[in-house]
Amino acid sequence: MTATETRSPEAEPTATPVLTFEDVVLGFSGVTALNGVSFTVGPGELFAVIGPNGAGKTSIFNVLSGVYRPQRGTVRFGAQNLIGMSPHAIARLGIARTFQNIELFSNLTVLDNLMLGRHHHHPYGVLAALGWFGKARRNELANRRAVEEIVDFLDLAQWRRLPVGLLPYGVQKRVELGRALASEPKLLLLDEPVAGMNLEETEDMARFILDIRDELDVPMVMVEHDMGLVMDLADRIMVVDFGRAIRTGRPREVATDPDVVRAYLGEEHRVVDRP
Ligand SMILES: Nc1ncnc2c1ncn2[C@@H]1O[C@H](COP(=O)(O)OP(=O)(O)OP(=O)(O)O)[C@@H](O)[C@H]1O
Repeated sequence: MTATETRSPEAEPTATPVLTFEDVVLGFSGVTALNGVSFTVGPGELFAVIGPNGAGKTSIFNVLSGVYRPQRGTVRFGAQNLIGMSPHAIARLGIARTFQNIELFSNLTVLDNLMLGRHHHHPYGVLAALGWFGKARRNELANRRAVEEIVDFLDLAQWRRLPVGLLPYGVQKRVELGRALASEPKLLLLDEPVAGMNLEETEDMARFILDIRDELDVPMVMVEHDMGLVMDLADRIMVVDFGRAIRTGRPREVATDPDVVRAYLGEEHRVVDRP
């Protein structure tokens, strides 16, 4: 089987994809990080990427967000080809990302960190603001309202005026998710959203991820090592191994696939009957 095939094409979404990642090859002087990887993400879909360490998951995110430029392949977001675009330009198209390691300003409050996530919605610079005070002020108020909605949505009210650095780890991860949401993304990339979390924090995060999909209807690509979470949340899963997509399908199809069990999950994870 080649990397571009899946064995259950019926599992592909039928609606026009939001994102099409096609035959992407990415190498670094002798190391092939991605070797012809293809997948699509449909509207409102939660698409998970799993695989062992070094399989190529972060490389997929770095290609999607413009950090790496692949040697071959296409990446289309709607009608736009993302290859060759800067990370900033891609963010402006509406692709937002959370990081494995929290990337927030720890001395700033929750509200201020969320406001920074709105910076694409500040069309007025300092000089323009002097001349266009009315418009700039209305814009500022609209941004504050949007941020307060995110505070409510993610249950952050009790921490809103505290510096992020003082908050428990799980809450900081939630603020980071909020910062990404503040940009009103059309596609959200979640890089290990529950890494390092305890069970309660993981359950909270799982609920918020589902709310984002079901209430905000934002499609997501999620890289995550927590297999239980992936099996519970994802609409479809792609398994990567040594830079190749070895299987793409619905959670149960993937979990019971002999190649996946052999290559990645191991006998002890064979399935996955959760109440
Ligand atoms: N900037 C780089 N320079 C050289 N090699 C790289 C670079 N980025 C990734 N690689 C290599 O590409 C391969 C895929 O790495 P990648 O980080 O995408 O894997 P991963 O699946 O995200 O792993 P992990 O689960 O450990 O985060 C690895 O062999 C890695 O060493």
